[in-house]
Amino acid sequence: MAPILHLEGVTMTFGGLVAVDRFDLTLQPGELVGLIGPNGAGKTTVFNMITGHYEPTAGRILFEGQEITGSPPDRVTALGIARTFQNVRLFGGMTVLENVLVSYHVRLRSSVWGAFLRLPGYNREEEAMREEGMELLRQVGLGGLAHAEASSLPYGQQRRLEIARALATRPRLLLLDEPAAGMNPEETRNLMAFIRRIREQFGLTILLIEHDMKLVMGICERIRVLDHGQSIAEGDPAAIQAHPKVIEAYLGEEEA
Ligand SMILES: Nc1ncnc2c1ncn2[C@@H]1O[C@H](COP(=O)(O)OP(=O)(O)OP(=O)(O)O)[C@@H](O)[C@H]1O
Repeated sequence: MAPILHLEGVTMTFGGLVAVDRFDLTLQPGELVGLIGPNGAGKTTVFNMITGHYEPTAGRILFEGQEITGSPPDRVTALGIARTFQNVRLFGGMTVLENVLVSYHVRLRSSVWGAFLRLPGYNREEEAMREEGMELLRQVGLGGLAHAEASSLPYGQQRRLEIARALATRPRLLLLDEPAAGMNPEETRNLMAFIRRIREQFGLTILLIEHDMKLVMGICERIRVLDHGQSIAEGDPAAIQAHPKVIEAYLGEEEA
């Protein structure tokens, strides 16, 4: 099968610091892969390069065979890659549905003038988007909360809404940056089931960064480990847990 994502020798330097060093990674369609490593290892930088937030210093990134190295974030989103961020980034004062609709507006064809003049075409598209947004919310279990203010949602639901917003752009590849951060054990368990479910439901390939080892080991089929910008190990959960370099990297972090 042709890979959905292919990173080749991807490097990012900030001044004298090599944050990510000649990183290679290939994802097959439908895979659920974890990217782990101690603080500052370079994980989020890898995401930022894939999504076009950072332009790699060297190397190539291909999505579905097409080179996207250095493409701006909106183009990367339009091609089919969506992400969530480490910290919750919702419009707290807006409703749950409105938060999702913001993502749809990226796709809306009618011009800003159409919206301003309230042309019939704009209203039809707006209505279709609202219906699609409601359907998406139902699919992710937030249908009953569509008109609640986003900031009033419990934390676990807010994170779920962020994922829903990413899904609204109809991605084929979803990048999740620490989706379980700040969650209690029950929320984390729900999240694990949720991630598995949306992968099936939406036909996604998922790459996730996570410090919660229970989550990573529980749902990822394959795990890649970064340390100081270097790729130090890859394997299934059992192999990674027993890998001497991985144990050393995490012990080093505890001592620091
Ligand atoms: N925009 C930037 N400018 C300068 N240095 C940066 C920038 N972004 C990241 N870095 C540095 O690159 C290194 C890797 O950071 P990155 O955030 O990718 O690590 P991480 O593995 O995601 O860490 P964490 O688990 O703590 O989120 C760090 O030393 C960080 O300080």
